[in-house]
Amino acid sequence: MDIPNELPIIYTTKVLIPGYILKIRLQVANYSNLLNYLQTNCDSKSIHIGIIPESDSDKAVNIIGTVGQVLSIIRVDSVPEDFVLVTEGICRFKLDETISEKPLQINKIITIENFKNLQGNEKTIHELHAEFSKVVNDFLTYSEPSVFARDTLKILFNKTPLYQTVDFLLKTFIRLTPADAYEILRATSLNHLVRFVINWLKRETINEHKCSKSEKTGLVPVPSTLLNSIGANRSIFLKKPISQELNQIQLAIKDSGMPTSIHKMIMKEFKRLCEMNTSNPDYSVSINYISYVANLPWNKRTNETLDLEKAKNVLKSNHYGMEKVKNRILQFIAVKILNPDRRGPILCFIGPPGVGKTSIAKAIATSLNRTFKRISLGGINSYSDIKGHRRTYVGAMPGCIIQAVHQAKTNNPIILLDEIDKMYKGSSGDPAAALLEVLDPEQNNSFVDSYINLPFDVSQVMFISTANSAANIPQTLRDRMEIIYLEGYTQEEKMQIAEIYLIPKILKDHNMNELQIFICKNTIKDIIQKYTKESGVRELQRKLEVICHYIAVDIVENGDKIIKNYVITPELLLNILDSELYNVKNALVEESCNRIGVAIGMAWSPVGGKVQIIEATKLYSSKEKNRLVLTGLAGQTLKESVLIAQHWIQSFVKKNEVNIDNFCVHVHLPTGGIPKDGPSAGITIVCALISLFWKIPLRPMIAMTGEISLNGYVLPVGGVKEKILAAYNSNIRTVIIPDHNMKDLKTIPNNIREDLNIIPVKHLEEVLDIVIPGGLAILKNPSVTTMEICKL
Ligand SMILES: Nc1ncnc2c1ncn2[C@@H]1O[C@H](COP(=O)(O)OP(=O)(O)OP(=O)(O)O)[C@@H](O)[C@H]1O
Repeated sequence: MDIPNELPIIYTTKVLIPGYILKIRLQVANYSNLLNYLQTNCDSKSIHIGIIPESDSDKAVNIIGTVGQVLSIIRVDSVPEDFVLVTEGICRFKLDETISEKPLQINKIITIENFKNLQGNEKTIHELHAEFSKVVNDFLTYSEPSVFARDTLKILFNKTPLYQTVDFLLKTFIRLTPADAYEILRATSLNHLVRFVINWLKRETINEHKCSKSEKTGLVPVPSTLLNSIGANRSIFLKKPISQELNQIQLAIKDSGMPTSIHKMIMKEFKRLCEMNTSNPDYSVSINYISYVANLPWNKRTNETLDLEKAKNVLKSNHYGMEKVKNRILQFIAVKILNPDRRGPILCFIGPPGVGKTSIAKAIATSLNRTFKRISLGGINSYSDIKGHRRTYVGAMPGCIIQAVHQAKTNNPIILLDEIDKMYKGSSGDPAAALLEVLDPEQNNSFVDSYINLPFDVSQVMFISTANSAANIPQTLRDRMEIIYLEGYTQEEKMQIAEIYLIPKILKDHNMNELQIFICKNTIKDIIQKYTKESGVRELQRKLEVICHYIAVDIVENGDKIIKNYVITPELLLNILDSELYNVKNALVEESCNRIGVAIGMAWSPVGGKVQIIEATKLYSSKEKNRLVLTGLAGQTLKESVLIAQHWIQSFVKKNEVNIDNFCVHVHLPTGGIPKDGPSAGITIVCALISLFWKIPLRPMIAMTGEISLNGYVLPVGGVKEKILAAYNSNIRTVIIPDHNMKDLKTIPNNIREDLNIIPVKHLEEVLDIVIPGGLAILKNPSVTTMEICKL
């Protein structure tokens, strides 16, 4: 390369040495002349400048610098304006006489031998070579290079001049500080250079520096032609040996069966990991990530059993009733047999607690021979709980979907999204929005969890969700699922479940048998009626377990002496469970009978049906005309129902001339500690208010439910089965329901239906005709006195 013997000179804090690249940042204002020079010469093949360490600027003689070839000039958009010179060190020079000081310092230079040509005393070089090999060996042992790197170094030692080995080590391993770079620049013999490298290696073997070369000196080695000439890749020399841990991960990646495109990305990450220092904080993040991804079941699946008979038996042996769910699963299996590629439905079981939503999902997994994982969504309030956190966050984790698949170890498990109605939107995103992506059959074959950050196919997973109430599931999510409602059980059904399923299961769990303990039918009936108040059977199961715990103590204490047969009678039950919790007769219902302003309603809540009394009183007040007070933790819809009832009565009154003005009306819903809402109390509120204003107690023991319109029409309501069962269990035998709800009676067992007088109604006047003694005619004829009415 032709190097001019006159060069513009600059002084820099960083030291450039031949074979390295250095970026020098300069201010346009101070170096405008240099910039002009570079711009005017930019057409020439190569531009050279002399770069001298700033510490030498005061020196008069023996100033050594480096000829830098300008590779590029970059303008930096900053204030004050800067530019960056990217220069490559070509050779060293000695500064000679000054040609000009201004506008730009130009000096004559004398190039001096390159390091390659440095000579040294033969004898000393020989000794140094021996020492050098030893120190290099120590250093390599310490930094544990790969076998390949060690072998290549051996070749270098044997076949190349000492300078090239030194050069290679300098550029590959040695992290130069500015002082080191200055020392190398001024090296006058090969001995000097080798001595420097030996000292550095000794120092490094004891104490490894943490900072990188470029951070300390700004120097980046120029890719070595030496290495290219022997066809080796320099990065190989930086490789650490693969530890056992990394080896295992590599094997896991190989065995994971991940798609080729993903395999490529993970291998890239793995290579980066292999080159990382174990003390680097990113090391553990990266190792966790790669092993997590490698252990995902990319192509591991269980062989699904599509056998209708087996499925029927499994479902029957685990659960009583639940015909809707069982039939749906059998249909699913039949369709799969005909077309194995068809995607299955996303089922959503909605019903009160303890009716078997979770356990039937488990039984479905057994019948299909799929693994089962349950995700509890109750309380989840952020997007990242479902979709994971980005790996850049401290403590980042995958979302619950990928975690469940990871734990299932198969890519076709049944994942139960339990309590999907209990998620809520928090400040960090809406989890329902994330679930949409998971449940969308169009998207879920490439579901991207933020932590994994790779597409994973969850389309083979069968998702089943459960909820207590459909109202709390976002509409968009509801659209993606096939909803199956599970109703509460009647007393007879609970008896069957207890005898056939719960008791054998509990006895087995306690290592007891049916010969040891016999629980009488009446005892089970008493538990259901007097110790539990639920739509499902969870509490019943718990009470049966308490019986086993009680007997267990006796067996352990006396088992060796006598073998007893325990018969659990209702009397013994009193000893075991203490006094009854609930009265079979609902006292509140009985007390409400024959009272003015009181009506019996039927309510539904996510935990089942119940009888809801509604009370109304009025206070004369000339000031507070038509004021309405509502208590009992009523929700907005219930408040509106009361207003509708009041206004309908006002229009009804106009026709029937009863004074309802000048009163403050107070409507109360007892058990005031429990929040209540919904429109279905409409007809009950009207009946209570009519009873109040006409001063007529309603016919006793009639429960009712139905929404009302402003014109007095009775509209359909939900949860009819639960409501009717609750009324039945409170000894009520006459119930009024909207005519539109008659279709819902199919689900009520025949024996209960036959025992009940279920009256369908279309209009409020029909309701009043039933509940008012004497019928609607009495209301329309105010001349009949209350006393007379009560006699009717
Ligand atoms: N029809 C049934 N036949 C047999 N056992 C039943 C039936 N229904 C419920 N069970 C039993 O009742 C217990 C509670 O059921 P499970 O936990 O599945 O209720 P759940 O509907 O999921 O309740 P939650 O809404 O509180 O999660 C289980 O032990 C289950 O086996």
